[in-house]
Parts: sequence; structure tokens; C-alpha cells
Amino acid sequence: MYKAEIGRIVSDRLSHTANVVKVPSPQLDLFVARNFLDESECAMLIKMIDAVRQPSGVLGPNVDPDYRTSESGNLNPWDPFVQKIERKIADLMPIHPSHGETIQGQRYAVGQQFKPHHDFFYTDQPYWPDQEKSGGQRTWTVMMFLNEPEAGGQTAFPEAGVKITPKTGNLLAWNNLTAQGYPNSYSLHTGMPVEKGVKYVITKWFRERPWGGGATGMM
Ligand SMILES: O=C(O)CCC(=O)C(=O)O
Ligand SMILES: [Fe+2]
Repeated sequence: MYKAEIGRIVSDRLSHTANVVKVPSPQLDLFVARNFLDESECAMLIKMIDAVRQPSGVLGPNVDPDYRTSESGNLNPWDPFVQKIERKIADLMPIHPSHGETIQGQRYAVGQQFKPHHDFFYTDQPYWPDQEKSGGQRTWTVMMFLNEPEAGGQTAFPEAGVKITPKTGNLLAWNNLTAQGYPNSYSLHTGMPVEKGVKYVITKWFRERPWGGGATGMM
């Protein structure tokens, strides 16, 4: 019930928020909030990512060494600047902040990518019982572009037929679930390889229930 409701509540709110546009796609609820972060916030976040980044992890077995080649790291949730960013996200998203995982930063150098994946959890995987206990399914994802690579690095939703070019300060928000609250296969997305320059983003994943602080920073 909640998973369907939260989809509606967030979509309604974002549809009526200034500077937020819905990306036309019949099968996916995807929004762009323009200039959500300002230049100095982006610059500060990039510095913070550089201080914590390590080769990215994935949740569950993945045999493809090229699957997620970026570097990533969690931002310190006790840092006052990170808390300010958290409050901005909380003002935009009508989901209680307790449902949000720790903000994760990611950096992609030339050739690095995050191959097509879903952010929702596969409930037939060995990791699921732990995730179920620590907040359950992922609902919405918010992702912010902190800079603009000179080429490549788009966030694409191949099933939904949408490709978004990184724009400094823009936020993407999408529902990983259907209107009925089930995993939405159309939410499949990929961080395309950076071809020139470097790409920095931060991501926050929301859970159906308060997040229990279990496995974080993993996909
Ligand atoms: O970097 C991107 O464009 C995609 C990142 C992503 O899929 C995620 O953080 O879940
Ligand atoms: Fe993702």
C-alpha cells in the first residue's frame, strides 16, 4: 500500500514544484529539478567525494568487471554541510528523511560507467532478507549532477527511451516502482561511459520504511 501511495504523493508534489519538469515517458515517473544545487555547493561536494572515493561496490554477485567502474564513497551524514544538502532534499521530496540512505558520491573518469541496472532490490537474491529488515524495498532515487563532462556520461533509461545529459546542479528524481508499487522494469538506467572529462554525481536512495543502516553504499 505505502509503496503505491508514496509514488503518487511524490509525483504530485514534484508536478507542482517550481523549476521541476516531468520528463515525458509513459512508463516511468522521472523528473528534473533545474539548478537544484548551486555552483559552490557542487564544488564543495566534489571536494568531499574526492576525499572519500574508492572503487565502487555492487550488491549481489556480478561477474562483469566492467559493470560499475566508477569510484564512490558515502558522505559523512554528521557533516553540517552534508546536513544542509540533506535538508534541501528533504524540502523537495515528501518522504520522511529517515527513509533515505546515506548520500553517496560517485566519480567517473574517461571510460568509466555504471552499466544498465535497477535501483530496486531483487527479492529472489541472497541479499534481500537483510535489506528487507533494514528498510525494505527502494522506492525513489534522487541523483544530482555536480559537473558537466565534456563528452559522454549521460544518464540513460533505455527501456523508457530517455537520455539525460549532465547539467551542473540539476537533480533527477525517478520512481523505481510502478503505480501499483511493484518493481518497474522501465526504471532500468545506466551511467554511460564518460568519453571526455570527468563526471561527478551524488545519489540518494529512499526505502519503503525507515532505513536501518544496514548495507549502505552498495547497489
Ligand atoms: O551516474 C549515473 O548517471 C547513474 C548513477 C546511478 O545509477 C545510481 O547512482 O544509482
Ligand atoms: Fe542506479
